Amino acid sequence: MAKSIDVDNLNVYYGDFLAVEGASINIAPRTVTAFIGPSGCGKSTFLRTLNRMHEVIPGGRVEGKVLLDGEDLYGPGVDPVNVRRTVGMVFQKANPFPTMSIYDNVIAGYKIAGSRKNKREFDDIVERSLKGANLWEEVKSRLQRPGAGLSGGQQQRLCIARAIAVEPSVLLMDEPCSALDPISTLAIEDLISELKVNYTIVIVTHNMQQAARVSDRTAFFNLAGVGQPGRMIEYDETAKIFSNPTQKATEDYISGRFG
Ligand SMILES: Nc1ncnc2c1ncn2[C@@H]1O[C@H](COP(=O)(O)OP(=O)(O)OP(=O)(O)O)[C@@H](O)[C@H]1O
Repeated sequence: MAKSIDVDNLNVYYGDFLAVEGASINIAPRTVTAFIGPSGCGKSTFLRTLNRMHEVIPGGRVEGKVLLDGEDLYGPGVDPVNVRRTVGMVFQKANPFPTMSIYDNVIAGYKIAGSRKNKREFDDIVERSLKGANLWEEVKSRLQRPGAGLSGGQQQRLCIARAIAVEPSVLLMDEPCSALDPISTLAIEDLISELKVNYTIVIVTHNMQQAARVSDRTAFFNLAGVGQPGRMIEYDETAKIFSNPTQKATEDYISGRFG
């Protein structure tokens, strides 16, 4: 199910503004990759190009290719809605549909697509997805209660359940723990380690310990100055990035000298 991601020399724009320049990366299936770097260097922007969410923003466009298992996401005839189904996303702030029940939140992707699955099939998807997100035991007796009534950490796991319900190949996570307490953060980190058995995961994080804990490989992004495009400076095994980076800018950043 998990797929590889290969990006070659991607430029990412907001209108005339070049936000990320010349980014290239090869991500193997069933791995966790962390994007780190100072604010405004384009981590979230680049992440959103991996499922064509970037072009939803007015003026958002890319130059270059993003290959998923060798197939160009930006190729002619590729449906962006299908891309976003294959490459799911979890955001910084948990965003369950507030008026929907826990149950309906999990199957929202199917309902929106007008799926004709029967109740039994939906029940199975809900149970499997909530178990996959380590939330089932906490909510199985109140599936018809509103998703918005859960704690922040539970809401974020509900969003992960919603994302995996449609069986994506890749999960993109944009600072998924930044609004969570340390216990909920650890629960999400454990979950990420479990999910990587089935998915390719890319996570943006400002928390270096988190990057070191959860990721196999880390990409460091940087910015030459205000108004300049962000660049991917270094991409390597996480252990190497945090112990013996090649670039001085990476070392300065991870040792807290700037950023
Ligand atoms: N919707 C937008 N329209 C125009 N410019 C944008 C938009 N979103 C981001 N940018 C610009 O693109 C650049 C990269 O922003 P981005 O949010 O990707 O950085 P980041 O590394 O994720 O930052 P942070 O760590 O603070 O979240 C910044 O200069 C930012 O101002």
